[in-house]
Amino acid sequence: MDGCSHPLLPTNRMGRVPAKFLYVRSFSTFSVQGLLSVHDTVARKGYDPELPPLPDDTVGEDSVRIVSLMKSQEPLGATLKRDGSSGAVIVARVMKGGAADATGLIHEGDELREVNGVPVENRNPEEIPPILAQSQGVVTFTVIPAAVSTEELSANESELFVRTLFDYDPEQDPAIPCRQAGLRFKRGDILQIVSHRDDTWWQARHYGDRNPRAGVCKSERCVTGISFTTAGLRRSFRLGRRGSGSGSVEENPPESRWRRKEIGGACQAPTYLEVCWPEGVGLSELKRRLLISDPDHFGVPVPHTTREKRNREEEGVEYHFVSRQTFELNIVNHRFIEYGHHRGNYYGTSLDSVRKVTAEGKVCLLDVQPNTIHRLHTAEFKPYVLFVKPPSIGELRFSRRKAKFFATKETKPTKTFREEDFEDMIGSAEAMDSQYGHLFERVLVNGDIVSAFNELRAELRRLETEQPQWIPVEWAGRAVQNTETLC
Ligand SMILES: Nc1ncnc2c1ncn2[C@@H]1O[C@H](COP(=O)(O)OP(=O)(O)OP(=O)(O)O)[C@@H](O)[C@H]1O
Repeated sequence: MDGCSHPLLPTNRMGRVPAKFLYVRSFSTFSVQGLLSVHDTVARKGYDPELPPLPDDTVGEDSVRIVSLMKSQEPLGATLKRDGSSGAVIVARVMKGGAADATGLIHEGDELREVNGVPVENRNPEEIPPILAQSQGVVTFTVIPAAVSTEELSANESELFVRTLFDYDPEQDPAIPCRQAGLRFKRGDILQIVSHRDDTWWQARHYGDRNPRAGVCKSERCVTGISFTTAGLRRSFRLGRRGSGSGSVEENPPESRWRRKEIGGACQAPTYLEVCWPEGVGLSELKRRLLISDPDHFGVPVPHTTREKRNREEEGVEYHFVSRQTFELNIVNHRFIEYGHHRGNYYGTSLDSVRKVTAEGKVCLLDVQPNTIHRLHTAEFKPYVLFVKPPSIGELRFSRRKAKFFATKETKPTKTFREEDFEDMIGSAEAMDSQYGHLFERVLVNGDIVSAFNELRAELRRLETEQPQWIPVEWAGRAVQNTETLC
């Protein structure tokens, strides 16, 4: 097989041939005459101009299909490849919703014999677009239908929606079978997957896009499956943060926050990564502002600790104060989202503390490390994961010139930002984004605090009111089916 497939019609850059199908027609040398005349009658209805009569000297094959199409601005929407052993030119992919698909007569696996009477067997597929480019008006394809029709294969394909976790530009992807047929998207876009029979390359279109023709994009290994739902508000909300793993929490000594080894989870391809987190990027500030702006609507979970209660502290306000034995029992029973040690004491955030906030009807604001996100990534919590990122260094210098932050975890902000703090913040944010970016549904740049807060508030409002809401398929209790049937 030729490693690459090609579009039947070239792109604009190559001088795209317009081809729209005013009507289509097919016949088979062995097919029933009655059926053909019915098809022709149906196909001719409402279309203009009339196509010329079918050629008499059709290829002498057992089963040949002739498809006549009228050119227009729309590309054909199919790709071709060459069968390395037989030299045949094969239809590699028919783009769903495209013109070829609309005919219902051109299918994946069909062998292309002639274009406008010009034999194409043993030709390089790249030679076909110029033939089409020279055609005027009607284009006639002579094809040998595939032994197994793709209609049969596609019959049980279920509809699937995904939210993309990365930017994708087919022009930059050396692996894509056909760049011109690629679908460009940005992280966070909602795509409707219209064909996922191919394990590696799906066909998709942007949700809500008026153009019905699908494009080729990478398969589910690279995106997260989501389904369409009108379910209510997603009550949990999370701010991504620099962190500590399960086993080290917010009061960690600084050095352990800055250089940790993380082990990737199920959808985290990288393992044993060196990661450090943006410190002082403004998570606490944004959370504080959200809580003040609407205390009845937002809440934070109360953490557990084994340290002694201080004079002015109250049980269940700053912390739940528990014995070491109780804490360790909770660890064993997987009750913590994350927990850790600091100065001889345990600290941790429990799943129940999040449940308590949501049970009060509030949106729970959480600040966790990426490798614990999966603990909450369930139908029960429906988290929305947002990554707060620093702006450019120039903007940091300007916006943080009067700010102070915690040099250590003491009670008061103790230090003004230095140049190296900004550099660390930007470097660690970049590392975090590149290694965990696939987990973030939204990136918020915290430059000017008022603008960042307003953007955050608006995003949360949108999230609570938007219809439809998009959630992972698993949360809807619906498994993604792989419907490909190999015969
Ligand atoms: N956009 C901003 N403009 C100016 N100052 C800011 C901005 N965002 C945060 N700050 C200030 O920067 C300091 C650090 O912010 P904050 O404590 O919220 O960071 P953090 O991400 O929670 O970091 P840490 O967890 O290390 O405390 C605070 O004094 C805060 O008021």
